[in-house]
Amino acid sequence: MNEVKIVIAGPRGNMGKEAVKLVDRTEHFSLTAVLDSKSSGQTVKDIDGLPSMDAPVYTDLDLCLSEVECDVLIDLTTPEYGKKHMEIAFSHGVRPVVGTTGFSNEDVQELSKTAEQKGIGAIIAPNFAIGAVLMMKFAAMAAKYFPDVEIMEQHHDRKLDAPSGTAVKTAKMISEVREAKVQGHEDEREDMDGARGADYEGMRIHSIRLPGLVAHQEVLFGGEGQTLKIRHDSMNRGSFMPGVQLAVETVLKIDQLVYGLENIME
Ligand SMILES: NC(=O)C1=CN([C@@H]2O[C@H](COP(=O)(O)OP(=O)(O)OC[C@H]3O[C@@H](n4cnc5c(N)ncnc54)[C@H](OP(=O)(O)O)[C@@H]3O)[C@@H](O)[C@H]2O)C=CC1
Ligand SMILES: O=C(O)C1=N[C@H](C(=O)O)C[C@H](O)C1
Repeated sequence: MNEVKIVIAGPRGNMGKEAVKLVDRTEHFSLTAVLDSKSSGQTVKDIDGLPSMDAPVYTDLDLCLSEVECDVLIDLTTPEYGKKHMEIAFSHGVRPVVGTTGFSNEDVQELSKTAEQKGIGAIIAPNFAIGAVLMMKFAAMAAKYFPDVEIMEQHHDRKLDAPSGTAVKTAKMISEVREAKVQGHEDEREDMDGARGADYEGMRIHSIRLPGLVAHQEVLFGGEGQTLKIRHDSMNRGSFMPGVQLAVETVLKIDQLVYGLENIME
């Protein structure tokens, strides 16, 4: 495979750090710059916890993509910046691979339209862990037979968005096959706000945040006299990196936006 020139946005973050290490150890990947929210003018090796690499640090993506060669932008920041970064990448003909979560449906549709108009490949993956993608697919399979379902996601207590991108994507995949249904019963009430979780087309999503957790999700189904639980656990951020690598390699071969790793897994 030809060398893939990569810029990473969010290199100081939990995921950004792992992504820099992935690029460092992958022979056909090359890091041409990183985009940080501070400290432009330095190089990657000046950032604590990152490998000794000479790629420059920028704080302005537009400037960065004007000055360095880049095939793929990996964005692991916040939904607010992730969307702006994708738009800037498109304007430079650069293909975004985005793990950032918290985008609305409208955001994804808008970005999809831009990618299509420009004929540029892009991937937004709410979860890069192969096991998590299988969990979502298995949940969608089960929902055909068990329309009563609740999603319980658990994350570290520094997470910005709730529900998680994975939980929203799981609910979306389930809703595509599940017979529409409002669960529970008509007299059900919440004596405390939020007790029944968020409502996605009648399915409930519960978000737990605790120190010590990384990223975990359980999809619970209930039927007459039986329950079914489908669970995935990410114990560390290394779990996401094979999916990031797959997305970087795939985004070079497509000319539209793909939302979800399940759409590019063989
Ligand atoms: N798809 C997947 O598989 C996964 C997705 N995620 C998602 O990825 C995102 C990042 O997660 P995580 O690494 O845990 O979060 P962190 O908070 O650890 O990292 C986010 C980083 O983004 C930086 N940042 C924010 N704004 C900008 C900007 N404008 N330009 C450059 N950098 C910026 C922050 O820097 P500063 O603090 O200086 O502002 C911070 O270092 C989240 O949306 C999360 O939900 C997480 C894990 C897996
Ligand atoms: O913030 C995280 O940590 C994670 N975010 C993604 C999400 O919102 O689903 C993916 C994974 O769950 C870890």
